[in-house]
Amino acid sequence: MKKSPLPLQSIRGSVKQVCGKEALVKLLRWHFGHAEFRGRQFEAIEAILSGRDCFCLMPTGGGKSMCYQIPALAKPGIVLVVCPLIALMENQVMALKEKGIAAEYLSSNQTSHAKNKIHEDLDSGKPSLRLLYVTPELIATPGFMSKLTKIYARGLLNLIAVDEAHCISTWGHDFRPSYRKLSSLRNRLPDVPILALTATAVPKVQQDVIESLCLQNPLVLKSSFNRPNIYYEVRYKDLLDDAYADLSNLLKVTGDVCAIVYCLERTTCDDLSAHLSKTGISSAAYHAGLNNKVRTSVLGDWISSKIQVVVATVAFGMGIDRKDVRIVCHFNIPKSMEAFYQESGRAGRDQLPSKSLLYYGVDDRKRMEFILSNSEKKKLPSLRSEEGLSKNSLTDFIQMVEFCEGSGCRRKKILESFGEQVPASLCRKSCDACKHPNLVAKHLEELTTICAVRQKSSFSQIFISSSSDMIDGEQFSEFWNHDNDETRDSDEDISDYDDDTTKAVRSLAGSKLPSHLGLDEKMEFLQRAEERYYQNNISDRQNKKLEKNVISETLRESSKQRLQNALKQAQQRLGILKIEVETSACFLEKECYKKYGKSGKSFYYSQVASTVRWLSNTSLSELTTRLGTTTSLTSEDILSKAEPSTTSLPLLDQGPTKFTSEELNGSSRSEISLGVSPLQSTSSSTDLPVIPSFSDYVNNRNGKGSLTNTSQKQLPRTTVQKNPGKRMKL
Ligand SMILES: Nc1ncnc2c1ncn2[C@@H]1O[C@H](COP(=O)(O)OP(=O)(O)OP(=O)(O)O)[C@@H](O)[C@H]1O
Ligand SMILES: [Mg+2]
Repeated sequence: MKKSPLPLQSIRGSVKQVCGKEALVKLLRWHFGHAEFRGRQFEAIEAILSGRDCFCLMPTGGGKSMCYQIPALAKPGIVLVVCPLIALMENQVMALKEKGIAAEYLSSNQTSHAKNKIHEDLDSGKPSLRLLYVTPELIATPGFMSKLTKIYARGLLNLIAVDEAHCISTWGHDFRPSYRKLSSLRNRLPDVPILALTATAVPKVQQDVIESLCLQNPLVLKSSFNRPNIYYEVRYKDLLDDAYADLSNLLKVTGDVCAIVYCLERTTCDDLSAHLSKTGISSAAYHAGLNNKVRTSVLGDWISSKIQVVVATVAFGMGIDRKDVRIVCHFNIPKSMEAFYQESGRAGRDQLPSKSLLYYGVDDRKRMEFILSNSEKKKLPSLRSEEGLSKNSLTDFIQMVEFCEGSGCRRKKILESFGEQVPASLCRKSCDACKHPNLVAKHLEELTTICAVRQKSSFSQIFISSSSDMIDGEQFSEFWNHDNDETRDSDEDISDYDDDTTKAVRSLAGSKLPSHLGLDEKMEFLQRAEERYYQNNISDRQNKKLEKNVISETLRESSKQRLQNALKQAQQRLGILKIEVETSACFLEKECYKKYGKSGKSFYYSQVASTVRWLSNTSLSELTTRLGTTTSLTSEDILSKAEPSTTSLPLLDQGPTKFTSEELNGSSRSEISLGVSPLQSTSSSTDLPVIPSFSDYVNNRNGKGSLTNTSQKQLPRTTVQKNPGKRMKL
């Protein structure tokens, strides 16, 4: 709806600033049609209008944009908005223009005519623009900075809003080096209030953002990350006959709803979109492999409801604002919880019930691990020198895997990953794990069985899925962090550039798989391709083959981190006051490494996973006994918290402890050896614990199974032969 500029002018007058809640609410109602400010919007707006810096952490869809759009209307002059994505700028500018608000953006994909018009307006003594959206790359250019300085000198720069501000932090999930250059804004343009906005920032990132932008005495506004109107669900690809069909059925059943489907690779976007279209669902692909014109038209068609579903890579990302997205589906596992939260947060921005659905596949997980470990290796030297200061993407990914592979409340896991402690009751059965715990447990058990079967077969030896499309490195380019964007001249921000890792992935296959090949032929082809890759790239093939299986320091670090998290949760669950989390995690990790280090990565990985599961279910006495001297539990802790059977400090320094399986889950009496104290861990003849298998764990939690050493059990061969992968429809 087009609005006449008159009411704005009459409210604003010619030079005056609008202040007072009533007048600001009038602006909100007139221009945006919202009755009241939501959450902490008004506090932010008030602070900004008084000239104060502000850090605003609101959930996805919380209404952060309003915090700078209202000030832009309340005061003469210009609000500069820094945005990481062109699609996001286009989207917002289009929406503002429709409301009759003078907004523009500057980017490389505009015509020179359009750019000149904007520059003319900026150069005029009385610019008509209220909001100017730019990329951080543009701000870094001397030409634009001198223009800004001039506008500032004329007293016309009211506010600098840094949207998606977590991109400034190396700890953030979408770090962009060009964002770091924004730190010069405070020096170059003192006195202009800065507003930092984000939906995804753990405490470390929050602090980093505040410091990097040199915010002075900012008003810090934080809201809960919880999105109560989103139902979270995970479906397991390995248990489905056909994930494409499953998704199209779901979309059909839910009616003509608006949806986004995120995929890792461009060709999956194209394929899946074609499949959905074939089944009568209006859909289109969106990724950086398409030209600007196509992308803009897809975005436009989707926003205006001409198409129902966009099947996209993460190029269709932050800040995309269509209120009535009812389903956000991740067809491949995202790289981190933050990315997942951002993307799934596109759902239900109108606060109405919506769904986040993630299709989890073991092959997808392996592929992502491969990609992330390579991206770790190729981190820019400038970042590497900060090692320990920058975040580890594998550690982040493990959280995401636990979200999928764990049986606990999904919502709680999301919130805890952002440092928010909440009871599971908060979920109100609005995730599959809370609503259908038995079903989820059953699926996880089946998944474990399938994984065990696969591990024994050669399928698990290569990370490649049978998809012919995943080999092309370009497929992944939207996925990478923008670590290299400093090297680019353009302010183009749809990431579409290659790097060493994608090259390696591409050369892994040598060429695309012919589509006519059957599964066996594809596997053979891929195996040959893998060999070729190693032959071509590695001089000492023997050594390097071993290297593939080597457990890197990075992996060990991530495992420690994972165990630390699990220990913290156990600590909370058991109500223990003191536990040396770090030392204990190191101890447990060492156990896993000692036992499985020589057998290779996947054994080691599964041992870590088992230990994590054990921690989430273990009793206080088991925990203290196993950790021995690594815990610093006081005897009071033990006496006050332990079960009746554990009335004294358990077996510290008494050599390898023997636990019966009954102690682990209260059933069979077959004796298994458990835990050593770290003092004994140097002994080479250490008996290490047998950790319950996934199915034991699940049964144990449900109180129905007994712990037999199923991790050692052979699965019936017939299952393997008949159906190595997909077993059932969910
Ligand atoms: N006070 C309000 N009352 C009702 N709706 C509002 C209000 N403020 C904003 N909205 C609407 O909420 C939706 C989300 O707003 P916005 O795009 O600003 O969210 P955001 O916090 O920036 O989310 P993201 O982190 O995903 O970018 C928009 O459709 C917007 O119109
Ligand atoms: Mg936003």
